[in-house]
Amino acid sequence: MVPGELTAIVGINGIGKSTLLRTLGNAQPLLSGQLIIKKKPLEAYAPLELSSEISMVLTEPIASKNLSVLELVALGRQPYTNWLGKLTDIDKNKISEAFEALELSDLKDKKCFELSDGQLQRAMIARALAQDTDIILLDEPTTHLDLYHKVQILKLLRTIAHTTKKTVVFTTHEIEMAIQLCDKMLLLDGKSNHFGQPCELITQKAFESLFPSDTVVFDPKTGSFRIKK
Ligand SMILES: Nc1ncnc2c1ncn2[C@@H]1O[C@H](COP(=O)(O)OP(=O)(O)OP(=O)(O)O)[C@@H](O)[C@H]1O
Repeated sequence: MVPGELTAIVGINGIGKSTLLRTLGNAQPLLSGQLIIKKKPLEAYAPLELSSEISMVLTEPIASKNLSVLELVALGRQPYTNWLGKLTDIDKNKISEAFEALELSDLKDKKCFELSDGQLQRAMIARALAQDTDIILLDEPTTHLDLYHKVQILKLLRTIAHTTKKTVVFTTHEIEMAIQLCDKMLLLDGKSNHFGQPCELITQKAFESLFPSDTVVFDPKTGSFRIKK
């Protein structure tokens, strides 16, 4: 996973996608092995240092939906503000850049409980963007969204990765969309765990082993799955 790329982690339910993502972001302890972030072991980072390197958008509901969208996005600047939480001009610039990138300006003063699922997801991503970390991790950012809004979120993530040169990694069940929109994919199957560009993975027949072949089969020509009847 490198700067400027959008990477999807996919695999069947329970294979460990969220566990891997949350471990990468230090939201849960390592089960085994070692994690190196920017040539430095994860455990060598102080919490504040890590929060200026990695931002996360998790599936847990936010603590207070009573916050306005502006207040939620401003929380992204917490690692940088002093103990009074006063926002500097740099903080304000980062917040307004995030609002622009996620097309949220019209919703600035709305309360989070007033937002649709898609709007709230965009606000959560804006908070992560305002945090201005080199790495952004998102756990199932398109869950509960309709097809149009799933595509909208994934396209936004792709634009963020490409234009800001951040490393953007997310877990998803939207494999066909990820094939079309991601630069790289990690296919967790508990054995080979293929990683690479979607077209390379198609050539390697990596998608064929993601699901039991008596139920769904992968069509490499269309990059989609077909139900076996
Ligand atoms: N490397 C691992 N070693 C041992 N247990 C693991 C490992 N990775 C995940 N698990 C365990 O497997 C279970 C499912 O993991 P997780 O929720 O990460 O899967 P998932 O792929 O995100 O599933 P879903 O698609 O249903 O959300 C959890 O109880 C987790 O603790």
